[in-house]
Amino acid sequence: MGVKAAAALDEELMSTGAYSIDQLMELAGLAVSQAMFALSPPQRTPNILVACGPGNNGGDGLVAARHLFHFGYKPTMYFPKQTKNELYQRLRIQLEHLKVPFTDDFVGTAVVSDYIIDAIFGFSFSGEVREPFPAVIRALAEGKVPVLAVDAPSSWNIEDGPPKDGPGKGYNPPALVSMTAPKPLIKWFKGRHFVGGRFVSQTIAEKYGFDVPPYRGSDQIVEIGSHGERL
Ligand SMILES: NC(=O)C1=CN([C@@H]2O[C@H](COP(=O)(O)OP(=O)(O)OC[C@H]3O[C@@H](n4cnc5c(N)ncnc54)[C@H](O)[C@@H]3O)[C@@H](O)[C@H]2O)[C@H](O)CC1
Ligand SMILES: [K+]
Repeated sequence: MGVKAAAALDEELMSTGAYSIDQLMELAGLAVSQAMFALSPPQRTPNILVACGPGNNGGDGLVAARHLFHFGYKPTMYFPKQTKNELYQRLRIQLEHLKVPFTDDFVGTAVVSDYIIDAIFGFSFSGEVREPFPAVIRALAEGKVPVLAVDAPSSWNIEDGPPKDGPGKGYNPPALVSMTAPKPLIKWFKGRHFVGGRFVSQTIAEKYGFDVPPYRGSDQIVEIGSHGERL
Protein backbone atom coordinates (compact mmCIF):
# COMPACT_ATOMS: atom_id res chain seq x y z
CA MET A 1 0.00 0.00 0.00
CA GLY A 2 1.58 3.28 -1.13
CA VAL A 3 1.60 6.63 0.68
CA LYS A 4 -1.56 7.97 -0.99
CA ALA A 5 -3.53 4.79 -0.32
CA ALA A 6 -2.37 4.68 3.33
CA ALA A 7 -3.45 8.30 3.91
CA ALA A 8 -6.76 7.72 2.08
CA LEU A 9 -7.43 4.60 4.15
CA ASP A 10 -6.84 6.53 7.38
CA GLU A 11 -9.24 9.24 6.17
CA GLU A 12 -11.87 6.69 5.25
CA LEU A 13 -11.65 4.93 8.62
CA MET A 14 -12.18 8.27 10.34
CA SER A 15 -15.01 9.50 8.09
CA THR A 16 -17.33 6.78 6.83
CA GLY A 17 -15.66 4.26 9.17
CA ALA A 18 -16.71 6.39 12.20
CA TYR A 19 -13.45 5.81 14.08
CA SER A 20 -11.72 8.61 15.99
CA ILE A 21 -7.97 9.07 15.68
CA ASP A 22 -7.67 8.24 19.38
CA GLN A 23 -9.17 4.81 18.77
CA LEU A 24 -6.97 4.02 15.78
CA MET A 25 -3.86 5.20 17.60
CA GLU A 26 -4.72 3.20 20.70
CA LEU A 27 -5.01 0.01 18.65
CA ALA A 28 -1.87 0.86 16.65
CA GLY A 29 0.11 1.52 19.85
CA LEU A 30 -1.20 -1.66 21.46
CA ALA A 31 -0.02 -3.58 18.40
CA VAL A 32 3.45 -2.01 18.74
CA SER A 33 3.63 -3.04 22.40
CA GLN A 34 2.60 -6.61 21.52
CA ALA A 35 5.26 -6.78 18.80
CA MET A 36 7.84 -5.67 21.39
CA PHE A 37 6.64 -8.40 23.76
CA ALA A 38 6.86 -11.00 20.97
CA LEU A 39 10.44 -9.93 20.25
CA SER A 40 11.63 -9.91 23.84
CA PRO A 41 9.78 -9.99 27.19
CA PRO A 42 10.41 -7.45 29.97
CA GLN A 43 12.38 -9.97 32.06
CA ARG A 44 15.01 -10.10 29.30
CA THR A 45 14.95 -6.50 27.99
CA PRO A 46 13.36 -4.18 30.57
CA ASN A 47 14.76 -0.84 29.40
CA ILE A 48 13.04 0.44 26.28
CA LEU A 49 13.81 3.84 24.77
CA VAL A 50 10.78 5.05 22.81
CA ALA A 51 11.66 7.76 20.26
CA CYS A 52 8.58 9.71 19.19
CA GLY A 53 8.28 12.10 16.27
CA PRO A 54 5.80 15.00 15.94
CA GLY A 55 3.05 13.15 14.00
CA ASN A 56 0.81 10.13 14.42
CA ASN A 57 3.75 7.74 14.19
CA GLY A 58 5.00 9.40 17.38
CA GLY A 59 1.50 9.06 18.84
CA ASP A 60 1.68 5.30 18.28
CA GLY A 61 4.93 5.37 20.28
CA LEU A 62 3.34 7.28 23.17
CA VAL A 63 0.49 4.76 23.38
CA ALA A 64 2.87 1.80 23.05
CA ALA A 65 4.98 3.09 25.95
CA ARG A 66 1.95 3.12 28.27
CA HIS A 67 1.11 -0.48 27.42
CA LEU A 68 4.77 -1.49 27.78
CA PHE A 69 4.80 -0.01 31.27
CA HIS A 70 1.77 -2.10 32.22
CA PHE A 71 3.43 -5.20 30.71
CA GLY A 72 6.36 -4.71 33.13
CA TYR A 73 8.93 -2.84 30.98
CA LYS A 74 10.67 0.37 32.03
CA PRO A 75 10.15 2.72 29.08
CA THR A 76 11.95 6.05 28.72
CA MET A 77 10.59 8.62 26.27
CA TYR A 78 12.43 10.80 23.78
CA PHE A 79 9.82 13.22 22.42
CA PRO A 80 11.63 16.40 21.40
CA LYS A 81 8.95 18.03 19.18
CA GLN A 82 5.82 18.06 21.31
CA THR A 83 2.78 19.45 19.53
CA LYS A 84 0.11 21.43 21.36
CA ASN A 85 -2.53 19.05 19.98
CA GLU A 86 -4.77 17.93 22.86
CA LEU A 87 -4.47 14.20 22.10
CA TYR A 88 -0.67 14.30 22.41
CA GLN A 89 -0.89 16.33 25.62
CA ARG A 90 -3.19 13.70 27.12
CA LEU A 91 -0.97 10.82 26.02
CA ARG A 92 2.02 12.58 27.59
CA ILE A 93 0.16 13.25 30.87
CA GLN A 94 -0.91 9.59 31.05
CA LEU A 95 2.77 8.61 30.92
CA GLU A 96 3.75 11.24 33.49
CA HIS A 97 1.16 9.81 35.89
CA LEU A 98 2.93 6.46 35.56
CA LYS A 99 6.24 8.27 36.27
CA VAL A 100 7.62 7.24 32.89
CA PRO A 101 10.69 9.49 32.41
CA PHE A 102 11.22 11.81 29.43
CA THR A 103 14.78 12.51 28.29
CA ASP A 104 16.42 15.07 25.98
CA ASP A 105 19.49 12.90 25.62
CA PHE A 106 18.68 10.30 22.98
CA VAL A 107 22.24 9.15 22.34
CA GLY A 108 23.19 8.85 26.03
CA THR A 109 20.01 6.94 26.88
CA ALA A 110 20.23 4.69 23.83
CA VAL A 111 23.52 3.16 24.94
CA VAL A 112 22.02 2.02 28.28
CA SER A 113 18.80 0.69 26.72
CA ASP A 114 17.98 -2.91 25.83
CA TYR A 115 15.72 -2.03 22.89
CA ILE A 116 14.70 1.11 21.00
CA ILE A 117 11.30 1.75 19.47
CA ASP A 118 11.56 3.99 16.42
CA ALA A 119 8.27 5.91 16.28
CA ILE A 120 9.81 9.02 14.70
CA PHE A 121 8.37 9.07 11.17
CA GLY A 122 5.79 6.94 9.42
CA PHE A 123 4.07 7.21 6.06
CA SER A 124 4.09 11.06 5.95
CA PHE A 125 7.88 11.39 6.07
CA SER A 126 9.44 13.09 3.06
CA GLY A 127 12.59 14.95 2.05
CA GLU A 128 15.76 15.36 4.10
CA VAL A 129 15.63 14.65 7.83
CA ARG A 130 15.27 17.99 9.67
CA GLU A 131 16.54 19.00 13.14
CA PRO A 132 16.62 17.70 15.79
CA PHE A 133 16.37 14.25 14.22
CA PRO A 134 19.56 13.78 12.08
CA ALA A 135 21.70 12.85 15.11
CA VAL A 136 18.97 10.49 16.33
CA ILE A 137 18.65 8.75 12.97
CA ARG A 138 22.45 8.48 12.75
CA ALA A 139 22.54 6.87 16.20
CA LEU A 140 19.85 4.38 15.11
CA ALA A 141 21.84 3.54 11.98
CA GLU A 142 25.16 3.15 13.79
CA GLY A 143 24.07 1.86 17.20
CA LYS A 144 24.32 -1.66 18.57
CA VAL A 145 20.98 -1.66 20.42
CA PRO A 146 18.22 -3.54 18.56
CA VAL A 147 15.41 -1.42 17.10
CA LEU A 148 11.72 -2.08 16.49
CA ALA A 149 10.53 0.38 13.82
CA VAL A 150 6.88 1.48 13.68
CA ASP A 151 5.38 1.40 10.17
CA ALA A 152 8.68 2.44 8.54
CA PRO A 153 12.35 2.68 9.49
CA SER A 154 12.51 6.46 10.02
CA SER A 155 14.25 8.33 7.17
CA TRP A 156 13.33 5.63 4.62
CA ASN A 157 11.31 6.79 1.65
CA ILE A 158 7.97 4.98 1.85
CA GLU A 159 8.04 4.03 -1.82
CA ASP A 160 11.79 3.90 -2.59
CA GLY A 161 13.21 2.48 0.63
CA PRO A 162 16.50 3.25 2.40
CA PRO A 163 18.33 6.54 1.81
CA LYS A 164 21.52 6.31 -0.23
CA ASP A 165 23.20 8.99 1.88
CA GLY A 166 22.51 11.22 4.87
CA PRO A 167 22.04 10.17 8.51
CA GLY A 168 19.90 7.12 7.70
CA LYS A 169 22.45 5.55 5.35
CA GLY A 170 22.91 1.91 6.40
CA TYR A 171 19.91 1.92 8.76
CA ASN A 172 18.13 -1.46 8.49
CA PRO A 173 16.51 -2.25 11.85
CA PRO A 174 16.09 -5.88 12.96
CA ALA A 175 12.30 -5.54 13.45
CA LEU A 176 9.36 -3.66 11.93
CA VAL A 177 5.65 -3.51 12.72
CA SER A 178 3.67 -2.35 9.69
CA MET A 179 0.40 -0.60 10.45
CA THR A 180 -2.69 -1.95 8.64
CA ALA A 181 -0.70 -3.14 5.61
CA PRO A 182 3.01 -3.20 4.64
CA LYS A 183 4.28 -0.26 2.62
CA PRO A 184 6.38 -0.58 -0.59
CA LEU A 185 9.62 0.00 1.39
CA ILE A 186 9.46 -3.56 2.77
CA LYS A 187 11.16 -4.71 -0.45
CA TRP A 188 14.40 -3.52 1.19
CA PHE A 189 13.63 -4.68 4.74
CA LYS A 190 15.53 -7.69 6.10
CA GLY A 191 14.39 -8.25 9.70
CA ARG A 192 11.46 -9.73 11.60
CA HIS A 193 8.21 -8.26 10.36
CA PHE A 194 4.86 -7.92 12.10
CA VAL A 195 1.65 -6.34 10.92
CA GLY A 196 -0.83 -4.68 13.29
CA GLY A 197 -3.80 -2.32 13.25
CA ARG A 198 -6.62 -4.75 13.76
CA PHE A 199 -9.47 -2.47 12.79
CA VAL A 200 -9.89 -3.04 9.07
CA SER A 201 -12.98 -4.74 7.64
CA GLN A 202 -12.89 -7.17 4.74
CA THR A 203 -14.70 -4.60 2.57
CA ILE A 204 -12.09 -1.89 3.24
CA ALA A 205 -9.20 -4.31 2.73
CA GLU A 206 -10.61 -5.39 -0.64
CA LYS A 207 -11.10 -1.78 -1.70
CA TYR A 208 -7.43 -1.02 -0.96
CA GLY A 209 -6.19 -4.27 -2.45
CA PHE A 210 -4.80 -6.18 0.53
CA ASP A 211 -5.89 -9.13 2.66
CA VAL A 212 -6.91 -8.71 6.31
CA PRO A 213 -3.88 -10.23 8.08
CA PRO A 214 -4.53 -13.69 9.62
CA TYR A 215 -4.72 -12.50 13.24
CA ARG A 216 -5.13 -15.28 15.76
CA GLY A 217 -7.28 -15.21 18.89
CA SER A 218 -7.00 -11.90 20.72
CA ASP A 219 -3.61 -10.99 19.14
CA GLN A 220 -3.25 -7.46 17.77
CA ILE A 221 -0.28 -8.49 15.60
CA VAL A 222 0.71 -11.27 13.28
CA GLU A 223 4.24 -12.06 12.18
CA ILE A 224 4.76 -12.18 8.43
CA GLY A 225 7.86 -12.49 6.27
CA SER A 226 10.30 -9.58 5.79
CA HIS A 227 8.73 -8.79 2.44
CA GLY A 228 5.14 -9.34 3.48
CA GLU A 229 4.77 -13.01 2.59
CA ARG A 230 2.78 -15.36 4.82
CA LEU A 231 4.97 -17.42 7.14
N1 LIG B 1 -4.24 3.28 9.53
C1 LIG B 1 -3.23 3.11 10.34
O1 LIG B 1 -2.60 2.09 10.28
C2 LIG B 1 -2.89 4.16 11.28
C3 LIG B 1 -1.59 4.56 11.42
N2 LIG B 1 -1.18 5.51 12.26
C4 LIG B 1 0.18 5.97 12.28
O2 LIG B 1 0.24 7.25 11.70
C5 LIG B 1 1.39 7.35 10.89
C6 LIG B 1 1.26 8.48 9.91
O3 LIG B 1 1.05 9.65 10.66
P1 LIG B 1 1.16 11.14 10.09
O4 LIG B 1 0.77 12.04 11.20
O5 LIG B 1 0.44 11.22 8.80
O6 LIG B 1 2.68 11.33 9.78
P2 LIG B 1 4.09 10.88 10.39
O7 LIG B 1 3.97 10.57 11.84
O8 LIG B 1 4.62 9.86 9.48
O9 LIG B 1 4.99 12.16 10.22
C7 LIG B 1 4.50 13.48 10.10
C8 LIG B 1 5.33 14.43 10.96
O10 LIG B 1 6.70 14.34 10.62
C9 LIG B 1 7.17 15.58 10.14
N3 LIG B 1 8.12 15.35 9.06
C10 LIG B 1 7.86 14.85 7.83
N4 LIG B 1 9.00 14.78 7.12
C11 LIG B 1 9.99 15.27 7.91
C12 LIG B 1 11.40 15.48 7.73
N5 LIG B 1 11.99 15.21 6.57
N6 LIG B 1 12.14 15.95 8.77
C13 LIG B 1 11.55 16.27 9.96
N7 LIG B 1 10.21 16.14 10.18
C14 LIG B 1 9.45 15.62 9.17
C15 LIG B 1 5.94 16.33 9.69
O11 LIG B 1 6.13 17.73 9.76
C16 LIG B 1 4.90 15.86 10.68
O12 LIG B 1 4.99 16.58 11.89
C17 LIG B 1 1.50 5.99 10.30
O13 LIG B 1 2.78 5.75 9.74
C18 LIG B 1 1.19 5.12 11.51
O14 LIG B 1 2.33 4.93 12.31
C19 LIG B 1 -2.16 6.17 13.17
O15 LIG B 1 -1.68 6.23 14.46
C20 LIG B 1 -3.47 5.42 13.29
C21 LIG B 1 -3.98 4.78 12.07
K1 LIG C 1 9.05 4.89 12.35
